[in-house]
Amino acid sequence: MDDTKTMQASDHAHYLHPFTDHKALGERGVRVMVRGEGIYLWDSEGKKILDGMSGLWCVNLGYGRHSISKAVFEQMETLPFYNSFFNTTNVPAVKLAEKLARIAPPGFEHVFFTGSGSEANDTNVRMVRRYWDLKGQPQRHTIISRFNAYHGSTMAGASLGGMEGMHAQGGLPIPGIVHIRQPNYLEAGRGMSEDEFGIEAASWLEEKILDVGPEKVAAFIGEPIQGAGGVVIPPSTYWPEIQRICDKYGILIIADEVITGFGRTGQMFASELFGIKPDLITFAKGVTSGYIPLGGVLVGERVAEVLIGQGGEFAHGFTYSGHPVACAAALESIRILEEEKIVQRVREDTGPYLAQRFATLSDHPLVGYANSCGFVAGLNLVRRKGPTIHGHEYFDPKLEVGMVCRGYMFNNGMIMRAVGDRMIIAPPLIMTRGQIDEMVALIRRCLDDTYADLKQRGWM
Ligand SMILES: Cc1ncc(COP(=O)(O)O)c(CNc2cccc(C(=O)O)c2)c1O
Repeated sequence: MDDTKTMQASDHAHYLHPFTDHKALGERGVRVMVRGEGIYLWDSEGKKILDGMSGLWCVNLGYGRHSISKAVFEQMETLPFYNSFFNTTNVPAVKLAEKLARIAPPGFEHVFFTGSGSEANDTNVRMVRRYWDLKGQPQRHTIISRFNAYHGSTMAGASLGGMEGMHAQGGLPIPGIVHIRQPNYLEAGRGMSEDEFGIEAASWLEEKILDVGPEKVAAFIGEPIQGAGGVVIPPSTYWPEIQRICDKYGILIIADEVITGFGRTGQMFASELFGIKPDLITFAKGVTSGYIPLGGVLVGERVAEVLIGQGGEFAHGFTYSGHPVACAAALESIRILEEEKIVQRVREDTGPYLAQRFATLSDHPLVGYANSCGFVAGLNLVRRKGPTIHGHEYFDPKLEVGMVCRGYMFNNGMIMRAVGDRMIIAPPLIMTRGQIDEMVALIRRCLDDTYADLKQRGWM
């Protein structure tokens, strides 16, 4: 393998990275990841790094799962590709569709496969509009989402998302997609209990429905927990109230479980945890533990029976829909999840343990708020702590303190994601209690280094 400098130069010369300022990356020099084993990564300099983000929320089973590689290799050798158009299917696709129907929440017997989460959400837009056409209500066209949501980077996925920086590039959102405020208690719950805020935040949906006109609304889409938006865990009262409002107006619910699906919250799907009865469930990432790109939509019976019963041809799909090798990887990933009882372990043992250990970081002078759900957690860096979580003093966002902290993470051999000044983790679900202790100690050390640095700069 070329040395790091050679790789960095070649990378800069040829490779445009996603969500990256290419020039700035060239000045910094890219980090070359070369190997993974369990919860650890190694870069081209031989540095060992604890992967607190499971790659990108997806390597739920950790690295080095040779049985997945073996399943992929064997499928590659047998049938590396065939399409699912023109009345054809393939064995792994059939087997995976059957498996997903079995492990999905009740009422989901059908799946539509895609190559990514973005494509799955594009599928949702076309599917819900097709559903309402077939129901004789074609004017039900509008989909309601949330600001600061993330639903992908295709035209529809980025439009469903609520990231204003993405909308500013490319004239988004596309017509028929509108947004309401997110259920972020820290940001908007001052003066209310969490339960009261959950009801208040859900009421913003009913306001928007009445503003648009109930007869024009097709669906509401939401992540049970907003991930890329900074791990926004809604109050427990939020989703049941969302469900009540959608039921009241007959609006379809899309639960985007690209991050929360396949065990991350201690349930196979977080919809079960939050009391959501969705009509469609988006999945990707953890379905193959990130080893091979695969996404899709679990289609609930309310939509399936119309799409199948009345629909004729649903004119939508992708070359790699039902890709045999990706489906083989998913089948083995789900088999491991079940055989090692990983979801149950997250629910009953390591998830509660992570919550308890992560919460101890709240005593750090830099940490104003730390919360978690299963194996996803976040903490807010504050300049000065107030008497309550709504009384903290924050840093000027222009200082990018989160990125300062993230820099110390890498130096100390740990990966956390910085969303503004909120530091988040979504580690592999296979972590042991001992590894959770190791990770929390590493995070504490990074907070100490960041604190000393900010003091030295005079920012605290
Ligand atoms: C909830 C959700 N829905 C859809 C997507 C899109 O999936 P694809 O990327 O496979 O098209 C995602 C993806 N989530 C995602 C993707 C890229 C970066 C980050 C980040 O946290 O920086 C998060 C996601 O988190």
